[in-house]
Amino acid sequence: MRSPSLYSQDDPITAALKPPPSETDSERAFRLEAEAEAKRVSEQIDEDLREERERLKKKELLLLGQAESGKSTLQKQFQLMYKPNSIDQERSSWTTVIYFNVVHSLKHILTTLEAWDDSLDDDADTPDMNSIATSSKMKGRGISDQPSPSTSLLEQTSSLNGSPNSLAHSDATASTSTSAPSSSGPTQIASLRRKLSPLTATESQLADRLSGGITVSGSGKGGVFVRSGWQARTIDKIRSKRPSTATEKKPRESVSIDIPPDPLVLEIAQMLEACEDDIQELWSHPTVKGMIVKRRLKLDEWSEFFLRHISRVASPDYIPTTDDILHARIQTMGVAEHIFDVNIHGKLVTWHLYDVGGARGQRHSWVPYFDDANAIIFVAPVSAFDQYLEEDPRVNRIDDSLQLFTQVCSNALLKSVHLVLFLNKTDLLRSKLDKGLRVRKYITSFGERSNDYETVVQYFRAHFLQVHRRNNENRRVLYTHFTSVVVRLCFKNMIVVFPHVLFRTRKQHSVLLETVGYSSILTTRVSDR
Ligand SMILES: Nc1nc2c(ncn2[C@@H]2O[C@H](COP(=O)(O)OP(=O)(O)OP(=O)(O)O)[C@@H](O)[C@H]2O)c(=O)[nH]1
Ligand SMILES: [Mg+2]
Repeated sequence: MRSPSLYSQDDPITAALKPPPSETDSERAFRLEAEAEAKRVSEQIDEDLREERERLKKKELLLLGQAESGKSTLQKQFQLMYKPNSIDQERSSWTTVIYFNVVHSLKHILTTLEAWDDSLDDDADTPDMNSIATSSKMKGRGISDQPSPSTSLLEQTSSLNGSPNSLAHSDATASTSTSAPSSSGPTQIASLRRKLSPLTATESQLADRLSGGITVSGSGKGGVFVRSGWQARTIDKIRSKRPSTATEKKPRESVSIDIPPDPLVLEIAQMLEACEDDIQELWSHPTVKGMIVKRRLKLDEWSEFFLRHISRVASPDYIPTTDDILHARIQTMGVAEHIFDVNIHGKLVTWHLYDVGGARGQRHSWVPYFDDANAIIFVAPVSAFDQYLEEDPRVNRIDDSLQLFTQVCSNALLKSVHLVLFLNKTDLLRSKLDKGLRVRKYITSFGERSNDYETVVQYFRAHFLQVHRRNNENRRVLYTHFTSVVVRLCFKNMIVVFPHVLFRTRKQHSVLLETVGYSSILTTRVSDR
C-alpha cells in the first residue's frame, strides 16, 4: 500500500482550493480579488487581536520627583482630562484639605511673628528658630541618599537657613516696599492671635481627619500625609456617622456633594466665617508684609493662594473650585495608583498612573514599580532655587532634583522606559525673578549671567540635559517641557497629546509634536547624539 505523502495531491483541501482547469480569465481575476480580500480581512483580524492584547497589557506611567514638585497636581490634571466627573465626586472632600492649608498657614504666620516678638524692628531679639521651624529632620535611606552627582551645579551659599538676621537685607526687597508698622503693631497682632486661637487650635484635629490618625515622623512642614483613596475614605467616614437612607444604596462612584459635611468641617467653616475680618487684618498687616519681604516669614505658594482668596474660602457656602483643588496641598504617602482609560486613535488604552510621595523617607517605596514601568514623567520645580529640603535643610532643592534625576536616568531597571522631564512651577519662577530674587545668591555657579527668566530656565534645563547625557548608554530620547501644572487652560494643550507622546516611536513622536503646535508651552525634544 502506498504511504500517504506529506504533500499528497489527494489532500481534499488542496484539491478544493485548486482553480478549476477550465477557469476563464475573468473567473481567475474574480478569484484573485476574492483571495486578496480574504487575506486583508484576515490581517485586519490579526491586527485587532494584537491591539486588543496590547490594550489588555496595562500601561504604567510613573510620576517621579521630590516632595512639592507638583506630581499630585499633575495627576489632578490627568483626572480632569480623563475622569472629569470624579473631581466633582470628591470636590467636597477637598474642603477639609483647604481648611487645613488655611489653618496651618495662619498658625505658621502667628508662630513666626511670636518668635520675632510680633515686631519688625531690626533690633528685635534674634528668635528661637526651633519655634519657627516646622521642618523635619527626616534622614530616610531612600534612593536619593547617594553622593551628589558630579554634574551638580550648586556650590551652596552660606546663607541657607541661617540666622534670620543674615537674611534681613535680602535682595528680594528690591521691588517691594512696605509701610512701617505702627508702634501698636505688636498689640494688634497679640489681639489677633487671641481671636484666632480657637481656629488655629483645630489644626491637629484636621490633620487627624485627613491622615486617619497616622503620623509619619519628620513629615515636613505640611505635617500630613494621605494614602491612596483618602477622598473616598473621608466620605465613607462621614456617611458612617449618619443614619442610613435611600441614598446609601448609591454606588461609591456616584457619591457627590449631597453628602452632609463632616461636623468638624462644619464647625471650622463657622469659625472661618466669624474670623474672616481678623484673617484679612492679619494677612494685610504691615508687620506680616514686612516679614515676608525680609524673608523672615516664608510662606508656601498654597498659603498665599488661599489667604489671597480668604473671603471666598471663608464664605458659609464655600465649595472648592477646580482651581482651588489644583492649589490645595497634601503630601502623598507611599504610592497612589490612578487608573484612566485613554483613547488613542479610537482605541481605548488603560493607563495605570502611579503618583509617589517625593520626600526622602518615601522614596524607597518607588522601587517595586520600576520593573513594569512604560514611561516616567519626572517633575522638577525650577522655582525652588532659593529653597532647601525639609528633610535636610543643607540641601538646595534644585540640587536634590538633579541628584534624583541622575538616579532615575542611571537606574538599570528604567533603561528602556520613556522619559519626559517637566521643569515645573515656571509661574513661580517668573514671579520670584520679577520680585528681584537673584539666582546667583543661592547658586553661585550661575555667576554673572543675566537674571532674566529665559536665561534662568535654559540654565537649569542645560544641567538636567547634562545629567541625562552622562547617563544615557541606551541613547534614549528625553522630552522636556516648561510647565506650570496649576494652570488649566494652557496645560490642556499638552496633556491631550500625552498618550501619543509616551507610546509612539521616536519618528512618529517628532511628527506629532510638529503638527500639534505647542503655543503656550515650550517643548523640546532632545535626542542624544
Ligand atoms: N504656582 C504653582 N504651584 C504649583 C505648581 N505645581 C504644583 N504647585 C503647588 O505646589 C504644591 C505641591 O504640589 P503637589 O502636587 O502636592 O506636590 P507633590 O510632588 O505631589 O508632593 P509630594 O506628594 O509630597 O511628593 C501644591 O499646593 C500645588 O498646588 C505650579 O506649576 N505652579
Ligand atoms: Mg503628592
